[in-house]
Amino acid sequence: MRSTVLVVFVLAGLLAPLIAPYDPAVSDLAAGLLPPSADHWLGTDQLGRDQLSRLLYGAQISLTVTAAVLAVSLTFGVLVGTLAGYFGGWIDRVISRVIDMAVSLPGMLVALAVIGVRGPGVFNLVIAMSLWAWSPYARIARAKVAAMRDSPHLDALRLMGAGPARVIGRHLVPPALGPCLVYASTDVGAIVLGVATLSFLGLGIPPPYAEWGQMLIEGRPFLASAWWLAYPPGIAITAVVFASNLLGERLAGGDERPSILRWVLPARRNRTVAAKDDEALRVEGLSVGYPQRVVADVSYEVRRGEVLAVVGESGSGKTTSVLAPFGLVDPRAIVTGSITQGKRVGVVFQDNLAVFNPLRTIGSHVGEAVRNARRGRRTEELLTLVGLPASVARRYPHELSGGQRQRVQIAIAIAGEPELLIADEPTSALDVTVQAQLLDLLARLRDELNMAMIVVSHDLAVVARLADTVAVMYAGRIVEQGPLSTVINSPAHPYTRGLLDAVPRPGAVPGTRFRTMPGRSGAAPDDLAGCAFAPRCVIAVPECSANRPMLELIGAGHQSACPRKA
Ligand SMILES: Nc1ncnc2c1ncn2[C@@H]1O[C@H](COP(=O)(O)OP(=O)(O)OP(=O)(O)O)[C@@H](O)[C@H]1O
Repeated sequence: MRSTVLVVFVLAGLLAPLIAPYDPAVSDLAAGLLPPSADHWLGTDQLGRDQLSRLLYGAQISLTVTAAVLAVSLTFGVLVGTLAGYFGGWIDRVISRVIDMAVSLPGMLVALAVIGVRGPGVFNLVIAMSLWAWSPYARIARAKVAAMRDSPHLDALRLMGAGPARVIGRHLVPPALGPCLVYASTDVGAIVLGVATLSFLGLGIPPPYAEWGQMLIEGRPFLASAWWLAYPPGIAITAVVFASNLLGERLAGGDERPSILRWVLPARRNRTVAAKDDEALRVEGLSVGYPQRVVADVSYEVRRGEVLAVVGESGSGKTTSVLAPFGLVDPRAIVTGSITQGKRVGVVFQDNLAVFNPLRTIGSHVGEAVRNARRGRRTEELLTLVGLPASVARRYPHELSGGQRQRVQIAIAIAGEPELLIADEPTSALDVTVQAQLLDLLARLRDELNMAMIVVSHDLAVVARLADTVAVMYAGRIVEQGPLSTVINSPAHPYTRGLLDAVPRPGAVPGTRFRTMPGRSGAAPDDLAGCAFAPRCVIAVPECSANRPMLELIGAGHQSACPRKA
């Protein structure tokens, strides 16, 4: 709907000369102030000019000015913001102060001052509006680039000899452009309204051009006698402003990516098909690269009513493996593989205040999820389902404990009655008792809602409470996979055994020492020709470093990638 209004606006603007029934500037005093009829669908004005034609040409003017303002402010803003974010230090401090000042100045005042000095006219209008509009783009681009500046990925590029121009142009501007384009979709409305307001004040596009703001002011004296003069441009402005705001909100919520991003950002080359029966997700041969691979040839599946635990050390690729099938990874990622999935998926992240908007109550967060889901559940019902009192709805995120916030995240995630719930380290930041309560809650919801669930954790003992099957990851690959009890009781891969020995196990003799694994984690899947775990493995033989062992079936549903059998 929101896109439709904007598409109509753009088409009207582009095609005005072809579809307008009359010349918008030609007067016919004998046909003045005619009401809408078959000849003049929107009537005529006091000079006998066809209102529909004027409205269509008005769209053309608004579109041209808006496109020009967006082009100037986006280019300038992204450039300035990227430079500040990339260079940091005093350059960043100076530019940031200028951006802060520009953001805090009332835009209309800036535009009025510029037009006051330079006089009205299309060119001056574009300059005035661009001076008003550039600063948010600079701020967004600066924040995005500053966050990426010190990433290991960029360090690696610099080490490989990439100069600042290449790093900025190829690796920083495209990701900064994404959120800026989302913001631009909201800005369309603001600019159309700004141009109309300035024209309304007699400072925008001068007559006889049929600009919407100009049409409004011309129609105002006739509001009582000839409503068709002021209403159509008024409705057109309102519709474009609303549609642009709604589209911006939707894009910011991640429902859709602006189509231009599909050219700017690398394509995802995965194949997604709908799941059958109780299969919630099946992933085959998933690889993710930036472009060097961080996840290689990963396959797993999970059915409704079943919990799959993905475990492994930090950096082993767990999160990437479970979120990449849904596009929830860095947009630069190149994702390949075959994915069979259900329609509805909910995600719960590690407890982090950043997941919530600090200025909105818990009730408004859950309420938004309820509205988006359109499945008839109510906020209080969801809060009760996750074991929270309804009064929590009036509280703000910082007023809740970590465990309570995780329950709220779960309530939001299940609002859409997902077929699959992904929980990424849902209890890592919490103490042991709260951890256990949350895992019990997840287990209960899995049964009550018959969901499939994937729980990501670095701690095998934690997920043992809830999982049916386990996939153990090391250096971007699954090294062992199978039913929970088999993997825990008779681990086949030395890495799984190492993970189990590093934590207390029920039934262990008091005084048993935990064993740590020698060496460091953090290898990537293609670093070594052989087994990535070999350098740390106590039972490795030279053969292990020469050839990479494949996952092989060693029991009922039990696979291991170690021929040595730990
Ligand atoms: N945007 C990115 N650019 C480059 N490399 C990335 C990017 N995102 C993730 N990686 C790399 O991918 C690898 C796997 O990361 P991932 O977050 O999936 O691991 P993980 O096992 O979930 O770790 P953790 O438990 O710390 O979250 C890591 O080595 C990480 O550095």
